[in-house]
Amino acid sequence: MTTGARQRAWAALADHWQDLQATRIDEMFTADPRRFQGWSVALDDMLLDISKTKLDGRALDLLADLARAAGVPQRLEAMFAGETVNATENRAALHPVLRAPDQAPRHVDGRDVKAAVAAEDARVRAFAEGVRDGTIAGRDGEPITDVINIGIGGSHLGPALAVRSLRPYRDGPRVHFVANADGADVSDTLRGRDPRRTLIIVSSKSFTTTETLANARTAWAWSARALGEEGVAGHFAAVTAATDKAAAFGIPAERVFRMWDWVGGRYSVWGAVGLPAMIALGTDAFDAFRAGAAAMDAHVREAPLTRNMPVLLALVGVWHANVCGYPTRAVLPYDHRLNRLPGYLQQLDMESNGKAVSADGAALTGHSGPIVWGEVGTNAQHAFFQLLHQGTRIVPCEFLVAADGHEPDARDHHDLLVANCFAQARALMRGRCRAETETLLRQQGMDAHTAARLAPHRSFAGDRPSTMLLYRRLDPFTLGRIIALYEHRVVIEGTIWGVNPFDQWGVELGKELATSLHGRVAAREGAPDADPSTDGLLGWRARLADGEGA
Ligand SMILES: O=P(O)(O)OC[C@H]1O[C@](O)(CO)[C@@H](O)[C@@H]1O
Repeated sequence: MTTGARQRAWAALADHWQDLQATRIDEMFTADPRRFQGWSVALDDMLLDISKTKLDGRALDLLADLARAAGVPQRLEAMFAGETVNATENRAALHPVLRAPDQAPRHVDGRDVKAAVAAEDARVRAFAEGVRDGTIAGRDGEPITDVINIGIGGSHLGPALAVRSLRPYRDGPRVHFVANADGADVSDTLRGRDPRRTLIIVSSKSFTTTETLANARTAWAWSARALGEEGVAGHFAAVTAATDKAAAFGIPAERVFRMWDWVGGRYSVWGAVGLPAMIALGTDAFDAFRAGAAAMDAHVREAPLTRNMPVLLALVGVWHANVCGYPTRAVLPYDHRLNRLPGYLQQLDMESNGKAVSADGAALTGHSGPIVWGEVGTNAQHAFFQLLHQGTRIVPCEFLVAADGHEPDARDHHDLLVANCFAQARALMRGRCRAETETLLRQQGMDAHTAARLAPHRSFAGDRPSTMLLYRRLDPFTLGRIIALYEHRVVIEGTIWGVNPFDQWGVELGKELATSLHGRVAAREGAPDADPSTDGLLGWRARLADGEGA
């Protein structure tokens, strides 16, 4: 379809929204008692329910037209085929190859990378297993009890999410994560650890990221104080695409594991970046994690657009962001061990689709990625749900919940958790009108005047959309499916918005300016050549840091 066809699809969606807006979601259930069945899609023991959104058949058809017009199926196939889908960096985006179950050839620029990937994976596995079984030990032969991953962004969030989410499956060393430039992060993590039993993994695709290198140098010095300079290298490993830089840092070649140029940082947990998770969980669990993602890969390629989980989640996202005009979306895992998921998705989603120009450089005429935020339930209920239920802005909510937990003695807890999750989605949709509230308050014994006065405060407009992802249990396979579901959702949305979801040029300017200011900050100098605010702040900072009054 042409640009004209896309514009017509957007216009038809906008018109349709005008017609649909006044219809309440709960009325759509009254009109169609089988709405739940029609508007939910299952993949084995995982169910995505989008029935509590305002999508109807026409809206879905138009959105599917839009996806086709944007070339979503072709774009996904191009990605899976190893084509250069990341044009601004002249790269493929072939993260699915890291979890592909078969030995089928996978090509990047005409080269079959499958064998190289398998060989590197074998190195990573051998290292992880060696650390776990003690054959790879500390300099004095002490087993490794603690692993510290030093990395940031995609070199941190994925393995941290996996290790945290799969806590019941951890049977290896403890794993810690250091990311922040703030020395508090590395100091707090190193304090109390035994350098003789600690392995430090420096994870950085570029091996130039300033935070990671600063933390790595601090950890190196900490290690050297206990082990001597000659003992440190045996306690370090690296994960990087810049193997020469890791070697120059001092990490022995046999402990440097390769990231691929054609896998973006935020899509990279499936390969060597997952090393800390592999050490914590073991290779079987890590294989199950990858198999879950591979199952989602097969589903996204095979299922028809309107029965396809990542496509549906993407279409709901586009509907809410562009057609309904909701600027944010909340991710609400009712699964305590998914408490890092909102942060993980912030990078995956906002670094991918927070763009103002299309893949070919033209200014976008509509909005691209929404603001993604969230927190685990039920904690979130006691923090920001007030706004979700009664605020002036509508925030589409994405709930996630397991049918069952891992705690045999906590069945009641899990029932309570599920009840809260389903109830919140229901309350958002249903609301409680003023008349109903007043009646209720009167029934509770309140006088008529007070009931009328309080009813506006205590009623709920409702008609607020949400989706629900329900899965049997948060095991490695399911976590893999969840992450791949969101990866594909982000790529599909990016394709519909016309942006390149694989680059991240928007982080560069801040990095450059930080580098140029660093010297001034350290020297307690001002920057009269910068803007007056920055110059003024540098002056204040210098005086305060030196203990002077302002
Ligand atoms: O793995 P690296 O090269 O250290 O980069 C870390 C992160 O920094 C970014 O480049 C953004 O600043 C992310 O895309 C990336 O995941």
